[in-house]
Amino acid sequence: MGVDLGRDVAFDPTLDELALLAESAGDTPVARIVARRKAPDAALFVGSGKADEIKLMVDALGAHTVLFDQAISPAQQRNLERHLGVPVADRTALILEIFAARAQSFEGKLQVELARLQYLATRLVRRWSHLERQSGGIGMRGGPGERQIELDRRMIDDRIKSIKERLKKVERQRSTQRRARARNGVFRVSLVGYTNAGKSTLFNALTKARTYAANQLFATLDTTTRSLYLEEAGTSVSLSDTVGFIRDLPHKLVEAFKATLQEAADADLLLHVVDAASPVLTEQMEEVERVLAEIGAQHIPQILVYNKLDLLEPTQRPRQLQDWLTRIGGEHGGQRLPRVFVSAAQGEGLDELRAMIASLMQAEPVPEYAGLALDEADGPAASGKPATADGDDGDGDALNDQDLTQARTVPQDDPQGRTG
Ligand SMILES: Nc1nc2c(ncn2[C@@H]2O[C@H](COP(=O)(O)OP(=O)(O)OP(=O)(O)O)[C@@H](O)[C@H]2O)c(=O)[nH]1
Ligand SMILES: [Mg+2]
Repeated sequence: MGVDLGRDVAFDPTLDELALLAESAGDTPVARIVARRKAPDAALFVGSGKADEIKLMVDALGAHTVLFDQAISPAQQRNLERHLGVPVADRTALILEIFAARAQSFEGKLQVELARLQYLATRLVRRWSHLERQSGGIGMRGGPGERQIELDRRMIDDRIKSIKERLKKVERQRSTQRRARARNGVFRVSLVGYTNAGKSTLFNALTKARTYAANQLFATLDTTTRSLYLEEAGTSVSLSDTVGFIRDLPHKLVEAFKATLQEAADADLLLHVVDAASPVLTEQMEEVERVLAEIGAQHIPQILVYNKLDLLEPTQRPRQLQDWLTRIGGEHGGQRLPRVFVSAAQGEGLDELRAMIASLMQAEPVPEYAGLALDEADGPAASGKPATADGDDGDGDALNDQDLTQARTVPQDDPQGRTG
């Protein structure tokens, strides 16, 4: 269920994402309803006619929940549940539910509980002010409702405090470990990116580990760190896989996951994994940048890793590439980001990525590099203009020659059609 308030142009992708969230929570979406309104209705969020329509649909399809893409207030939720006769939840509640089901480590569980309590606490506050308004603000004082809420709030506050303290301890341990790695001179690389971009798949492909990767949102909640040997550099780096980002991630949730996200904030290099096949990749990349800024990681050097290349039609690749390279651009504090095109699932482009990490460890300033997709980009249908990061003529004049040799050690990267 989504309510189109008339300002969201990419509306279908957002409902797609809601459906994927529902599936990740173990539900099967049976219908989508879009309502068009200028503003949400105060009582029901949608109009009463629309609410009746939803009710009919719920009964006909035997739906057991109605999910809203936008945030609904506690009062709207109650009214809707009464009206529809089934539980009603919004996107944030759904994300919290997934997080709760997925958290495995002690730390992850603590973080999820903190996020849920904080969500609950804000709703209690709102419910309280709602009651207060109803009663003119004074009549309820000392009444049973208020006392109960006061009690609940105090319990929640105490619990929040105790979890925060325990999390602080975990954070201290983590930072000790991180400092130890830094002392040992280990170069720390972190995977970041939108949820479902393929971070864990890439992590597995690079380290040959078996981290849980699945077509689910937030398959990964805990941070895994492995050592990755880079032949090109003759040394190992530490590689961390971590929780994915999502649009409108509730601020409190980001805050709750600080300990986990700190792994990214302390990295020497970020691999920003992008689902190249996503119709909304620009929005997803912007969201990732926003979260990175929120955790203070926006200035860490980045490689843009365009993943799922195998899902793109070969004939689409050149145009899409040109598009990305010129438009999306990966402006990073005014600097262009190095980028590489891979298929983590099929193991394409990984050698280039490794070489790039190696050269970034050693070289300053960072080389620019436009990866393997250019093979296909040079097909007969293409303009014959391979896209480098600058959209220039493709002979890589943005790179200095040393970086070039280092970055291009791999045979399949020497495409038959590279017109330089
Ligand atoms: N076709 C294709 N699918 C891929 C590729 N890489 C990952 N996938 C699929 O994309 C889905 C998500 O992959 P994950 O590795 O779990 O993604 P993630 O970024 O770790 O996701 P979260 O942990 O949920 O944030 C899985 O179904 C993968 O099989 C790729 O290169 N090509
Ligand atoms: Mg993952």
